[in-house]
Amino acid sequence: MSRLTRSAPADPVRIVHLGLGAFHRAHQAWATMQAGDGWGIAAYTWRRPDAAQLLSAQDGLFTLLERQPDGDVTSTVTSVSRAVDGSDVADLLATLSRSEVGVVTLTITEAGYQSDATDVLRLKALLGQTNAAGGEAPVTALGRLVLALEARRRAGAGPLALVPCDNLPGNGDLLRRILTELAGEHAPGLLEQVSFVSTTVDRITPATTPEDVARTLALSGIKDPATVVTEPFFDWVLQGEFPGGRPAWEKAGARVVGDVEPFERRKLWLLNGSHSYLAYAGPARGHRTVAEAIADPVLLAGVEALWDEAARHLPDGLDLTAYRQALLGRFRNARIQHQLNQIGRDGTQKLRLRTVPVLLAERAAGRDGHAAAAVVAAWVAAARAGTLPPDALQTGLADLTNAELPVLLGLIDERLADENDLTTLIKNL
Ligand SMILES: NC(=O)c1ccc[n+]([C@@H]2O[C@H](COP(=O)([O-])OP(=O)(O)OC[C@H]3O[C@@H](n4cnc5c(N)ncnc54)[C@H](O)[C@@H]3O)[C@@H](O)[C@H]2O)c1
Ligand SMILES: O=P(O)(O)OC[C@@H](O)[C@@H](O)[C@H](O)[C@H](O)CO
Repeated sequence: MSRLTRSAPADPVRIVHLGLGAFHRAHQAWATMQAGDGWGIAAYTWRRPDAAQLLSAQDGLFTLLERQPDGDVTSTVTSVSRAVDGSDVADLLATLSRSEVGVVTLTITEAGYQSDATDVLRLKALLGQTNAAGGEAPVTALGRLVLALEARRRAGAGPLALVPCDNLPGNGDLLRRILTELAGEHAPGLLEQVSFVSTTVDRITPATTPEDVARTLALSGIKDPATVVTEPFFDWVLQGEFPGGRPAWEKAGARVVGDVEPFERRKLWLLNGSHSYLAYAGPARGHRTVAEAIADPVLLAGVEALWDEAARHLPDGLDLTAYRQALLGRFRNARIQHQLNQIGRDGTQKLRLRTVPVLLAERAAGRDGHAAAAVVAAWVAAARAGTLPPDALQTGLADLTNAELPVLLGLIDERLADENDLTTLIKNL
C-alpha cells in the first residue's frame, strides 16, 4: 500500500480556484492536466481546511476514479500545485497579486453567490485601507475575491479572467453584478482588467464514500483519501475572453462559443431539473440514488414529461433527442452512486433556476406546466414531511412542516405564490 507523492516539481501556479470540492477536481483540474501546457492551480477551500489538508499531504495529487458502466479506471491528477485553507486570506491575496496568474475558476455552490450584509461591512472597512491585512477578513468566498482583486489591482499584476463553474444561468454576468455591487465606490477600477466568462459545466461527480477509497486501493494499490469519483462524460462550454491566457482546455473536450445560453439552458433544465425532481420525488418512493430512481417507471415518466415541457422552450439545433438518450444512459449508470440527498441540498435556490423558468414559460404559453409543477410539488411534500436536505437559504422559517403552501412557494420564487391556480394544481398533484 503506497501514498501519492510527486516525482517531478508541480507546475507553476497560473490558476486560482475557489471552492476545493469534488467537482473542481473531476472537471477543471482534470481538464487542466489534459491540456498539458504547464498551468498549475492554487485551490482554496471555503470555511473548512479538510480538503486542503488531505491534498497537501500528498503534494496536491489525487486519484480520479472514473466509473464506466462496465468497469472502473483510475488516474492521478497532477494539476493542483497547491491546496490551501481558504481562511488563509493573506495567501489568496499574495497569490492573486502575481502576474503569472491569468485565470480564477470558482465552484462555490449556488448558495455561495448570495450576499451577506456583515461581509459587506467587513469589506468596506478593509477596502478603504492601503494595507488590507488590517481588519477582519471577509468570510464569504466572493468577499475574499473582491479583496484579492483589489490587492492585484494595487500590485499592477495585469489582466485576468474570472470563470464561474457553478450551475447558474449567466454565471459570468451574475458574478460581474455581484462583484460590482460588493466593491461599490470603495474600490473604483477594481474590474477594469477583469474579464467575465460564462460557462456551462457537466460531469456527474458524487461525494466520495469510504467504499470509493477502498476501490482505489484495490485497483491501484494506493491509499488515497482524496479520491474523486466521476463518470466518463465531460462537457465544458465557455463564452468570454481570456486576456491573461488560459490552458488549451479544448484538448479535454471544452468548447469556446459565441453564445453559451442555449447550452446552459439545455443542461440546467434537462439534467439538473430532472435531478431535482428525482431528489424530492425519489426518496418518497423509497429510492436513495439517481440510478435507483430512474429505474422506477413512475419517475421515468415524470422525467420524460418534464423534458417534453422544457424542450418546447429550447432553440432548434441542440439535438435534444440524442441529448435525452445520453442523459438516460448517464442516469442509469448504477456504478455512480449519486445520492439524491446530495442533489436535494439548497433546493430553494436550485428550483428557482432550473425548474421555475420552465414552469413559467409553460404557463405563459397557456398550458398548466404540470410536469415542472410536479417538481415543486415533490419539494413541497418533502418540506411538509420534514425530510428536506439542508438548505442554506431556508432562513426565517424554523419549521416548514406546518407552513402554508403560498409561504413555501414564496421561498422558491415569489412569482409562484402569486398564482392562485398554480397553488391549486400543486395541491392536487
Ligand atoms: N458535483 C457535480 O456533479 C457538479 C457538476 C456540475 C457543477 N457542479 C457545481 O459545483 C458545485 C460544487 O459541487 P461539488 O460536487 O464540488 O461539491 P462539494 O461539496 O464537494 O464541494 C463544495 C465546495 O464549495 C464550497 N462551498 C460550499 N458552500 C459554500 C459557500 N456558501 N460559499 C463558498 N463556498 C462554498 C465548499 O467549501 C467546497 O469547497 C455545485 O454546487 C455546482 O454548482 C457540481
Ligand atoms: O451540483 P448541484 O448541487 O448544483 O446540483 C446537483 C446535481 O444536479 C449536479 O451536481 C449534476 O450532477 C451536475 O450538474 C452534472 O454535471
